[in-house]
Amino acid sequence: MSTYSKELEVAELAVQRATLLTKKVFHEKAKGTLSKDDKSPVTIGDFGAQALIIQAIKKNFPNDEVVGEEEASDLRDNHKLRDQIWALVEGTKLSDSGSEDILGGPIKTVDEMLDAIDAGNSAGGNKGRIWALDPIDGTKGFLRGGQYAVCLALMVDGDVKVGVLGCPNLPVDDTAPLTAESGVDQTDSEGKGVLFAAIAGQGATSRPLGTAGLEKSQPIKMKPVSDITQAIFCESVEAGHSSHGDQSAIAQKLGITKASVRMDSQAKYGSIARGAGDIYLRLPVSATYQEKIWDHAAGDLIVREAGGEVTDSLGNRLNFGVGRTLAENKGVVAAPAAIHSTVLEVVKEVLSKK
Ligand SMILES: Nc1ncnc2c1ncn2[C@@H]1O[C@H](COP(=O)(O)O)[C@@H](O)[C@H]1OP(=O)(O)O
Ligand SMILES: [Mg+2]
Ligand SMILES: [Mg+2]
Ligand SMILES: [Mg+2]
Repeated sequence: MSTYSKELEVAELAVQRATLLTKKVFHEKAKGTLSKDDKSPVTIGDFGAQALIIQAIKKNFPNDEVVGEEEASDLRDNHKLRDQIWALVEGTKLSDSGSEDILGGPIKTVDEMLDAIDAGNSAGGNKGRIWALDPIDGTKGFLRGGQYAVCLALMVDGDVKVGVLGCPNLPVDDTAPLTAESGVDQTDSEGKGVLFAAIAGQGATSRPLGTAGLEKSQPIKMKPVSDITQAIFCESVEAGHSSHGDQSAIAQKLGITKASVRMDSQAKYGSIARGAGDIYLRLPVSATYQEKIWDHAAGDLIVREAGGEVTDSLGNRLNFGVGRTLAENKGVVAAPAAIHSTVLEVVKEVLSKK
């Protein structure tokens, strides 16, 4: 077996299983939404997906740590919500029993489920094996009927070695270009659902999300951009998550005339990695917000392995080894390696004028 192939297999299957759970919630009217201390939403889908994925990691790699976005304290005294999540977790299995066996068996009790959620409490850092998990990235998109992603990455001594993104509402077809509609009013209908993956040094791939381990992965590559003015650039839907104004000024200076494609979640990283889009810009709106490692770890590796470069707005690589946040970085600039320096120059120019 090549390096990290076992980790990739477990990560892909765990993400695929978790998306079965999130898809059920996506189609429910009532998603069991709570507002967290920072006012951001969390649903029964986020909690359930975190439980299923951490269970699979701990069964296969008991000594590994996990930096997971969610924690179970709100559920320990809200039994109604806890039981709704348990019903989902208990009822979610991959249809292929061999794949289910690889994940190491079901969660047996409610307490085991709560403990699995809370096992995502690692402080992170640059020593040893630590997984970064976002059980639903783009929860606002998930609630709005946009894009969302189930995101998992393994870091070893602070370096991302394995990354997986499950995107239920993106097209399976790698060649389908992004359009203005790609990020809005989306669902997981026929032809949708893609799993992106990468191992450091071994390239990036995609495969249909619905088929567990049964379908072979295809290599993906970023699209060569010969004329930057024709590039498709992506950004967040939420104006509070990145500066639409700065991003539009940068696009304008690059001569890009097409409107940005706005979509939630790390679906943006997956989309540019397979050449459906070209550039992802995420410039800070707030001087104090620190990006979370689970919002970028998998996407950073997948884009770099597909021939891209990912830096912050100063040109530094994202540093995943300093804790639960990207405390040393500001903003994200992701583009094909051949044009990244051109994009970065304009980013610096626009930001320096502020
Ligand atoms: N002020 C902020 N700046 C940048 N990102 C943010 C901010 N607040 C929340 N986020 C995070 O951005 C991610 C979504 O990004 P996008 O807009 O590209 O879909 C979410 O994980 C969200 O965190 P949270 O999960 O706490 O809502
Ligand atoms: Mg997120
Ligand atoms: Mg999340
Ligand atoms: Mg969240």
